[in-house]
Amino acid sequence: MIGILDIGMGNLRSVHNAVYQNGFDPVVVHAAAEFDDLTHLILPGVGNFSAAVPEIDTRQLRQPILTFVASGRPLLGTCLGMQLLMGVGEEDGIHAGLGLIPGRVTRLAGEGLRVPHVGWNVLNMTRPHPIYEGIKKGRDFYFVHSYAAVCEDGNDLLGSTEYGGPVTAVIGRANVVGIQFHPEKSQVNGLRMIENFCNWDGRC
Ligand SMILES: NC(=O)CC[C@H](N)C(=O)O
Repeated sequence: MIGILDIGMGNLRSVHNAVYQNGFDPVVVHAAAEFDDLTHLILPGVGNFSAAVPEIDTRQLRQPILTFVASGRPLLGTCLGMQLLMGVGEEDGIHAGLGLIPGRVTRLAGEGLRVPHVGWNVLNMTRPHPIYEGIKKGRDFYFVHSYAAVCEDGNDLLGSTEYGGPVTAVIGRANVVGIQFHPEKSQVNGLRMIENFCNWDGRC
């Protein structure tokens, strides 16, 4: 069963619809007790990293998420949810992410660069991954963000886009994968990535 984690800041409805459109019957989960029957967990997110971290901790979800990942079941983070997979976020202060993928989430910067990065942009798939199965090359994905992940280990960087230089778009380590863009807003390719995740056994 596919779980979509409610941390009080997610685009739950649109992510739920994207999973449902792929023929799955997802459940929105709110607490660790609901994780037992899940085969996959999606951590969606729209909002501020500094506001999301206290939500995770107040809801006592930090350790259950780590335990879920340790069980080998696949975890997908989307947009803010992807950023929360990292070690540290710098949005409105320094905050501890889940630390599933070492690195920091830092503000987009560049001479004359408009921030936030909003709109359709390319995805350069820099390393193979099951989530890319059947993805049509040359199509864009929809981004809305002011911060981006910087992975400590280059092996965790799976894809990037171009915005004042290369910007992290897809990250992954073992059974954890994160995508900076909004798959539910990225049309055919976004839906296909959601489908690929829901069919993934967590092994690369
Ligand atoms: N759309 C979002 O949730 C953006 C996430 C984060 N606040 C950023 O600006 O990068």
